[in-house]
Amino acid sequence: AALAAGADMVGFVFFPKSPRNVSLAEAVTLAGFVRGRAEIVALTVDADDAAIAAIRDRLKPDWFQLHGKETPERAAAIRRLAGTQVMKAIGVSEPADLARHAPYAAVVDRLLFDAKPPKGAVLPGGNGIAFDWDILAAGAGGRPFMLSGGLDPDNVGTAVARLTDVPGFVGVDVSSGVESAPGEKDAGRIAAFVAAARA
Ligand SMILES: O=C(O)c1ccccc1NCC(=O)[C@H](O)[C@H](O)COP(=O)(O)O
Repeated sequence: AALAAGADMVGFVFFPKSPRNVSLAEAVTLAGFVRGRAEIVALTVDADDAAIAAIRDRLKPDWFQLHGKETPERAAAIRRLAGTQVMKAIGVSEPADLARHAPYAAVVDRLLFDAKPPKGAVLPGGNGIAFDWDILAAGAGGRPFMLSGGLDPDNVGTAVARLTDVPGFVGVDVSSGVESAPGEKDAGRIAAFVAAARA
C-alpha cells in the first residue's frame, strides 16, 4: 500500500512491545518488495551491536531510525557499524527540547522531530500525539529533518505548508494516523496521506 501510494520510505519497527513489531524474517520478506522502489528504514530502540549487525546483514536497510535513548556517541557508533544513513528521533513538546538535537546534528544524517510520548507510555513513538509545529519553524537549526507525531491525512497538508520554507525540512513520517486500529495499516488512509503531503 505504501509503495502504491508513492511513499519515499518504508519503515519496519523492531520493538517487541509495539503492535507494529515485525520479526527480522518478516521484514526481509516485505523489504523484497520495497528495494529499488523506496528506501528501507529499520526502526530500532536502544538496539545492541548484535541486533544492529543482524538487521544490517539480513535486511540491508538504507536507514536506521533510532527511537530510544541513544546518545550522540552511540548514534555515531551505530552509523559506523551499520554503514547506513542514520536518523535520530528527538522528542519535542516545548521549544527547549530543540536544544537536545544539537549534539546529534554533527553525527547523524537526519533528525526526526517527533512528539514526546506521554508519561508511562509503552511506546517511545507511534502514539498519535502532535506537537506545536511552530516550535520547529522557530529553531529547527537547518540540518535535514523530518516531522512526525499525530500526522494524518487531514492535517499533513497544513503541516507541510507550515514547514516547507523552514531550512532543513525534507519530509514527514506517519504511523497511527494511517491505521484503522493499532498496528492495522489502512491502504486508503496511506494513499490519502501521501497524496495530501505531496499536494
Ligand atoms: O510506531 C511504533 O510502534 C514505534 C514503536 C517504538 C518506537 C517508535 C515507534 N514509532 C516511531 C515512528 O516513527 C512513528 O512513525 C512516529 O512516532 C509517529 O507516530 P504517529 O504519531 O503514530 O504517527
